Amino acid sequence: MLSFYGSSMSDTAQSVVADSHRLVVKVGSSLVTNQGKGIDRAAVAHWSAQIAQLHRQGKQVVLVSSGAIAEGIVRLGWPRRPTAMHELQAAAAVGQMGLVQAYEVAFAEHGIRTAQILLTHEDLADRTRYLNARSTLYTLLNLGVVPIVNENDTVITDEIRLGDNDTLGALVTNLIEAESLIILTDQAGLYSADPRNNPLARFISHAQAGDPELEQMAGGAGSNVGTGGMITKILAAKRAANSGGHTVIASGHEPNVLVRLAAGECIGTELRAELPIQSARQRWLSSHLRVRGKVRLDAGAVKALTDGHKSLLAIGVTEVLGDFNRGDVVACIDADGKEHGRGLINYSSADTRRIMGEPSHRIADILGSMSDPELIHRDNMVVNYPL
Ligand SMILES: Nc1ncnc2c1ncn2[C@@H]1O[C@H](COP(=O)(O)OP(=O)(O)O)[C@@H](O)[C@H]1O
Ligand SMILES: N[C@@H](CCC(=O)OP(=O)(O)O)C(=O)O
Repeated sequence: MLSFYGSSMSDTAQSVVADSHRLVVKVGSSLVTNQGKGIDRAAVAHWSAQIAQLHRQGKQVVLVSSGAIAEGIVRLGWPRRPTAMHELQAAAAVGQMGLVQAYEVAFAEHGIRTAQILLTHEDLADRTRYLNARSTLYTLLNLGVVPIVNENDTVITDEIRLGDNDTLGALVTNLIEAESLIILTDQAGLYSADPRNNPLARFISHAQAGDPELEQMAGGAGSNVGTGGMITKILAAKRAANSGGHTVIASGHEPNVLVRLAAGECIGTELRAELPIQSARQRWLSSHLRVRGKVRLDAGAVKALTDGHKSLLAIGVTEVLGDFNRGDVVACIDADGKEHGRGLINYSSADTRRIMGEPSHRIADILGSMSDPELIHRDNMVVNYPL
């Protein structure tokens, strides 16, 4: 249920951020670099002062900051954003120096140390690296440090990049089980259409994260500085809700926005988490934005997975797509190619091709031995999660 600005709900409700102890704050490229002109040091100082105030209230904050590429372009004196990946990566490497330096200086004013964390999709997809990233972040937070997170743009390729930091902010929210994700951008929040080209767009003050109506509202990115636009913020809210995280989308130009939100004031668009919360293992599986292969299921197997909460058996598989090994994450698709879930598969693609369509008791005869009766065990699978 959407609530437009000025409704009674926005007048009486208290911001979800008030009850949050652990927060992820994400700031977008346009905001950090003053629409691509170079790091906005006054804005960085303002956010740092607010985060310092939250620290004094006993809250823990992780800052996900974009802006490396935009700042690198300025530092390198390039007239426009390049399109070649290697040039974007070079710009990110140069600009990231400026970003972390600006945050370090700004937080030092308040006696707070910062730490640089550069993550890739692979770091979150690999179970050991995922757990390591989580334990490092917890350690830093307990030490009173503000981790400054960005995607490790210099080592990623097009196929594996997260691409926008809204998604990264949500994944970090899941990783550390933050209660709130605050996405600061150059708009006051979410409108019913892109306010830059639709003057009739209405402001949305409250909605439920994951409400499909929201996805219709997002236009493209507002400038050539930011990448995601609103759709990535809406999907990030849906993803953050997987671990119970509420999302607020608000303007980074709003005076004292973080402190006021933490004091309970409703500012921007609040997207509340009301989805069932996933287990830690399911969240890790959902954070795999890429899969190694796919298995196509017949209608009965799709129903068993989605309605029956059952494991996937070889008998329900009609086709195997791609090459994968035992233990890889594969997607489960239906006859039309729609994905219904994904999980850790117990057999390689070659073995799966040999046993598909067969009952489990035949596996040992066909392969010579049977490691597991299920192709994907229920505990290693996540079904109907946000894509
Ligand atoms: N429904 C919408 N409501 C608000 N902004 C929208 C909407 N659809 C598209 N946008 C655009 O999304 C832009 C913010 O996304 P983006 O430029 O990626 O910023 P950031 O760098 O902060 O992530 C806004 O400037 C706006 O033009
Ligand atoms: N990792 C990239 C950020 C990607 C990006 O542009 O994100 P955003 O501005 O948040 O839409 C950078 O630091 O330039």
